Amino acid sequence: MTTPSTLPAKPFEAGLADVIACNSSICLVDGDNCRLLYRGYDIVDLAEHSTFEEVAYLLWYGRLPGFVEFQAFLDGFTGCMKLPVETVMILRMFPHAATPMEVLRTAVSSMGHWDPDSGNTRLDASLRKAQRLTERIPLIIASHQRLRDGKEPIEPRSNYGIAFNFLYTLQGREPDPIMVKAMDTALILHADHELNASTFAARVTAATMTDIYSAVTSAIAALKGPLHGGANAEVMRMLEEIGKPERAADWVLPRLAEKVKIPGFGHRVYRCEDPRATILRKEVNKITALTGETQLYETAQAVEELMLANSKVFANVDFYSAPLYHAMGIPVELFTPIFAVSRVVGWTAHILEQWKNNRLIRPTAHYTGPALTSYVNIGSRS
Ligand SMILES: CC(=O)SCCNC(=O)CCNC(=O)[C@H](O)C(C)(C)COP(=O)(O)OP(=O)(O)OC[C@H]1O[C@@H](n2cnc3c(N)ncnc32)[C@H](O)[C@@H]1OP(=O)(O)O
Ligand SMILES: O=C([O-])CC(=O)C(=O)O
Repeated sequence: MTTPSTLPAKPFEAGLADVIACNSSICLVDGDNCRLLYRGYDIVDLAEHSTFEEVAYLLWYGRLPGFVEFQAFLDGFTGCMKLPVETVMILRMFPHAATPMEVLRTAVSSMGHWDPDSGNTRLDASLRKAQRLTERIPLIIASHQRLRDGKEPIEPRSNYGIAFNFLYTLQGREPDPIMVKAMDTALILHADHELNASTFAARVTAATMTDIYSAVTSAIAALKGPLHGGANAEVMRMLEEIGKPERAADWVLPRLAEKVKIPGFGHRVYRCEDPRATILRKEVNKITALTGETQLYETAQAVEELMLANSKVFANVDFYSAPLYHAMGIPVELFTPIFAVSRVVGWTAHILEQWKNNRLIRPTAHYTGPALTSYVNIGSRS
């Protein structure tokens, strides 16, 4: 009989770094050249010329739409944004202490019960579910926040996109078009990122041939952690604690010396600045020029200068999304949920791709436990 000690040690990479786990035609993260492509299109071009809805089409269908088909797509997508009444009832039941990310995870999971395509696993039904998830996640976040603040949820406006309606249903007033454009840009930039932790969680879950709501719930749970999507909230807490640029060195340098990870910096794939951070920095600059509140942005710049001078790690997408959302008047607990507003498009594109050519995802572990051991009855144990 083979005992564990005789098993050959297999080489393994902690955190599966550089392990290729699937083929994918959705997104290319070019970590050496600081470039991110969705279906071959550079995010720099998409952020400047496209919209979040068009990017959703691109990721789901693999190509940009023609004018007429895009209008038809929008009619069935953001043209009918609405939360099921059951979801609003559930949102009213959460304790005040439930965080928006926890609420989102539970609400998304529960929404599967009322999906009109529930149980239908055909591709057209899965695409409709992906659209419903995408149009409803922002409404869940905004409605829950309003309920938490003692206000009633408000209906989205038809013929407006997700960026507009997220801000409108959250803040209860028509948002400034410059804010809408900045939010739309942030949503474009967060839409997909190859096999990041939450997308991998979605693909592993989907590969068991469970339903799309279960796979997206897994993804939300993975996104929540501070090493992944939760980092944008940690960045905000750090910037608030630092308070002003002159205090950045006292905060950052001792932590760097102790090898503490600074939120919003470092990346598994990029060896240079995350191209999304480059664009988001410009957006923060624009919005703070509009609001006149520049202290937090200046503090962020001071932190970044210190990191560039004293470490080899660069800002990632979470570093400038935090001051951006703050400048829009959004509470910090919604920063990670906003990531999900966008990333649900990538998650669902990956789930559909997984199902096209599915095989159960089941790697192996290198066993490091005891060798075969005889069971001893409890009375005879020393
Ligand atoms: C949307 C996203 O998920 S983007 C990432 C969001 N997460 C964060 O911003 C949290 C802070 N960052 C981190 O914790 C990490 O950089 C991660 C989790 C993103 C990547 O982790 P890994 O790829 O495992 O990198 P790892 O931890 O091996 O770090 C490599 C080196 O960079 C250093 N480093 C990495 N990130 C940081 C950081 N944020 N601050 C300071 N040093 C860092 C490490 O200390 C290590 O240095 P060493 O080689 O001298 O020991
Ligand atoms: O790719 C990653 O590991 C994390 C990331 O930047 C993302 O999910 O956007």
